[in-house]
Amino acid sequence: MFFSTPQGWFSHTSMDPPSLVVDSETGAWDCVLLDPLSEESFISNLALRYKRDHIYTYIGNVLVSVNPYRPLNIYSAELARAYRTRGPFQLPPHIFAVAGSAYRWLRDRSEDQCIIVSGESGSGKTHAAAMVVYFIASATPGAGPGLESIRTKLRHIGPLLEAFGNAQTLKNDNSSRFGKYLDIEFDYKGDPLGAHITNCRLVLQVGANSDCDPNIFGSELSIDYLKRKGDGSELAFSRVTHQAPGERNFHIFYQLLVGADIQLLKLLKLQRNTENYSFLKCSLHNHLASPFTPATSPHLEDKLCFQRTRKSLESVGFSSEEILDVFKVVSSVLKLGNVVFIPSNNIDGTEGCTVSNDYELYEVCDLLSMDCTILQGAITSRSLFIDDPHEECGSTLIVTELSASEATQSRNSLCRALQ
Ligand SMILES: Nc1ncnc2c1ncn2[C@@H]1O[C@H](COP(=O)(O)OP(=O)(O)OP(=O)(O)O)[C@@H](O)[C@H]1O
Repeated sequence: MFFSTPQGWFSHTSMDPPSLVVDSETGAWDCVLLDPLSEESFISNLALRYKRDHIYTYIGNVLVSVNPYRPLNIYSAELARAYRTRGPFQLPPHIFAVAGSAYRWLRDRSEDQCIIVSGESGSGKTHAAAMVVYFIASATPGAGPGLESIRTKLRHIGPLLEAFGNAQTLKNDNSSRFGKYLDIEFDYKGDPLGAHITNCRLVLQVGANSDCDPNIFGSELSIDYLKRKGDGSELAFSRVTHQAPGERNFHIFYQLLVGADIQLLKLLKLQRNTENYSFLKCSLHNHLASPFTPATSPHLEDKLCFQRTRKSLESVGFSSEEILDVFKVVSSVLKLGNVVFIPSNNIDGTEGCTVSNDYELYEVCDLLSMDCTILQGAITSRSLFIDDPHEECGSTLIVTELSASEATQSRNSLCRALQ
């Protein structure tokens, strides 16, 4: 995985690095110093360092990171503060050095900074981005209740986006299924004012910059990015209704079923058993590579994550009513997935369908506070306005009944749009 900032690094200063961190270093910190610099020497330097748990190595002003797939004791607020004040080559290569370098350019020269994280699925991009946010939340100097509240929100956006946008795939048990663009704004003193996350569907804004246009990055860009995220697994959009064998739907569905208390489940008209929902083919959370999650049973893990998601929703500013509304939408998607269509014949000989378990539909309408005939009509028929040449103004509405398989597709599209 590679990181880079546009400007390169700060020069050395006379301050000595903390001996504790540097003494155990091995290999070349910066691969450009290798002689000869070849693919072979580059890889063996990474391997040499990796064996000693030095997962970060520079190559010029790019940071290379190798995923250790286990927790390393190399991230702390104290270390983040050390990297904030030192130049990148004074301390061993680290993601905090990239964040620190970008931060100093931003604060000292008032120039916008961008950190690009790239790598294949499971290489640690989400983790790296989380560490950059952790750096900003831990190492920026200002104090005060307003700033603390923004820092708290920053710490919670990761878990929240993971719950709604990540899923277990064959490569990564916490794979991000949406491209994200995280924009953090700072004041002239270098303290965070707020953050702005844009992805395909979810625009989440925290902090004081609520007058920013939430769509500045445009959904088309993200959609295009998503379409190109070809790693063999299902596209994010279709995952809600179909998952590849061995993969899961988005975490929030399992978290809600397993983690909600009886009262909430009742309110959401849900049953705890994940097997009851046709959109949740694979319910087990197999531990492929999750160093930060303790070895718990899959159910316990989803349960713990649900508490974390709920807390994150509260922390970023959702009211209890809004949180309930979010869960109602999640529940509606699950329940819509269970709606079954039976083929029927229309009077004109065309194929139509009826809903066999309309109680599910009634409950969905109850959750979404909508009229059931409207929902039923929307998923079992197609309405088209066509211009009527004989009418002076306006057009004629043509309603066509959908077949059972068309209605299923229509239901799935609705679920994808809701999620
Ligand atoms: N530096 C690290 N230290 C410890 N574990 C890590 C580190 N980087 C990544 N991991 C772990 O490896 C797994 C995969 O990482 P992550 O989800 O960040 O990959 P990704 O590149 O974002 O994948 P995707 O593109 O599928 O979303 C996660 O369980 C994560 O916790």
